[in-house]
Formats: sequence, C-alpha cells, structure tokens
Amino acid sequence: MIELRNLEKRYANPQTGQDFYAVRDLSLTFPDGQITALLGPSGCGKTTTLRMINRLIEPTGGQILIDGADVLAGRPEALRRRIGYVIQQIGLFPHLTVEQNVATVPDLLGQPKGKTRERVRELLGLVGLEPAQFAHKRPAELSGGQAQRVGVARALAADPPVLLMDEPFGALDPLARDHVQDAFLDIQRRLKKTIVMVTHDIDEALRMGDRVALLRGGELAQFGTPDDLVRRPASEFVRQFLGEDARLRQLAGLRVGDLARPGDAAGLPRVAADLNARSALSVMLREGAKAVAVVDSEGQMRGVVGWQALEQA
Ligand SMILES: Nc1ncnc2c1ncn2[C@@H]1O[C@H](COP(=O)(O)OP(=O)(O)OP(=O)(O)O)[C@@H](O)[C@H]1O
Repeated sequence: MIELRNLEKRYANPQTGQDFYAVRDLSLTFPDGQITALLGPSGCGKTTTLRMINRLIEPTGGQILIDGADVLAGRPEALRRRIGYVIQQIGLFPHLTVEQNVATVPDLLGQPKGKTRERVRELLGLVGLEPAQFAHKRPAELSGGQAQRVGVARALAADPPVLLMDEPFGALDPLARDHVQDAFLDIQRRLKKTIVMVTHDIDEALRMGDRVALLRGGELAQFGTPDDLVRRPASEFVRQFLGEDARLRQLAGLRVGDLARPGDAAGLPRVAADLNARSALSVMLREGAKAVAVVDSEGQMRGVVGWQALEQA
C-alpha cells in the first residue's frame, strides 16, 4: 500500500520570487494490487506526484509511506529497485536486443540466466510480441507501439511489487493503444501489481483505473472508482472535466462479452463478444431492440445484454 500524507512540492517562481505549489496537501492511498490512474489537465501535478513516489523529485513537505515504511528515510537507489518505472519515451538501450533490454534488471540483480530467459520470453508473449520474431531485434527495428510493449515487459521483468507508469500508452495510435491496454489489463489480472499510472486521457483512466485520482492545480479534486467520478462527481469541475458524455465513455471501455447473462436471445440483434458496450447501445438504438445477443468468435451464444445490464454496468 502506498500512502501519501499531506504531500507537497513547492517551486520558486524565478520571475516573482514567490513559491508556487506544483502539488499541495495531497493525501491519498493507492490500494495494493490495483491500478490507480492519476488524471487531470496539463500542469495539474500528475507527473510531479508520480516522480515523488520513487524520489526522482524530492518533496518539499509531507510523507510517502510504502507498506508503512517512510520512503523519504531510506536510500533512493534501494527504493527504485522495488519500484518499476515506465515512461512514454521508453529509453530502451539501442545497442541491446529486445531480449537483452527486457532482461536488464534481472541480469543486474544476478538472477540465473536460464530462468530469466524463460521469463523474458513469457513476458514478450504476454505483451503480444512473439518471442521468435522479436527477441533478437534491436529497438531501431521496432515501431513505436512495439517499443512501448518492450518497455512494459522490461518493467514487469524486474517483478517489482509497485509499478509507476507515466503516459505508458501515450505514443500509440488509438487501435494499437486499445490492444496494448487490453494485453496489459490481462497481465495485471494475473500479476496484481500495485500500479500508479499518469494519464491525461479520460477514457484510459476510466478503462484502466480501479481507482481514479483527479487532480486540479496540484490538489485532489476527487478520488474514487471510475463509477464514483462518473455518477457522483464531487464538484462542478469534476463533472465538466469528465464531460457530458462521461457515462458513454465509460461504456466504451467495457466489452459486452463480460456483461452477457443467460437470457432469451430469440429475435435480438447479434453482436460479437468483443464489441464495446457503447457500440452495443448504438445497435440497440438503431434496431429498436431492448437487448442484444452476444456471440463469441466460434459462433457460440454467450448470452444477452439488455438496457438494464448497461445501466448497472
Ligand atoms: N522543475 C520545475 N521547476 C518549476 N516548475 C515546475 C518544475 N516541474 C514542474 N513544474 C510545474 O509544476 C506544475 C506541475 O507539473 P507536472 O509536470 O507535474 O504536471 P502534469 O500534470 O504532469 O502535466 P502534463 O500533463 O502537462 O505533463 C506545472 O505548473 C509545471 O510547470
């Protein structure tokens, strides 16, 4: 569990000589095994908050506790070994192969080569990079999206209990982003890391975050589940930031296959299980149907999804 207590970062404004707060009186707890998205407009303090957790930025006040231990009391190097860090500009080593890049931290820690190799290959598979095809490539031979997947695999290879991610999928085009987000959520369901992820992308926060911390001007505007923010915005700012269509955006992050329940599918329009719930709603409206029948890729009926299921999703 990561706990921020009255955390602050002040900078001096060189023009006025006065201090201003990049982060102010921030208290919140990132639950174990969950993804918390740090969301908010540009300059609201997301990256500063994230980088204080692994002490790439030193706080000017407040406390950070990981499992009850004061992060600011120990050595930053020891801390960073326990905390993975993924950034948009991935920083892969250009002269190393994909496999060697992913193995960097396990090798540094002196873990047995054979075991590392096995794990690296498993991780590459998990992020959707076929090891036989990609293990021996160099970063220059990868697309931006492939390089980002390698970055994610590298962070996971170190097997840190805590992972900090700063716009990890930011450089991807929307289609590739969807794929990598899905792959990442699948991995997270298995690995259950404690993840703090910076994003300015509302859809990404609603889709990926078990919790969302929305910041404004360095302060916490609201902290809760995506549902809390969408259905129970704490202020006009939160409501406006998420937008009038927040609920639809939330539905866009859900797959009908996950919502399907047994029911009578006769006469209902059929949709694929990987269709998102927002598109399923469009199908219902277009066809004047109260529900859709969900069919998987083998043509098997998975169940039905109706208005009520969408309302409660
Ligand atoms: N080294 C620094 N010196 C002075 N001011 C800084 C410094 N780093 C950040 N700031 C300021 O602190 C505030 C918060 O910056 P931060 O990078 O945390 O925002 P952010 O929410 O991550 O923004 P973005 O989404 O644009 O990356 C901004 O006003 C920024 O200009």
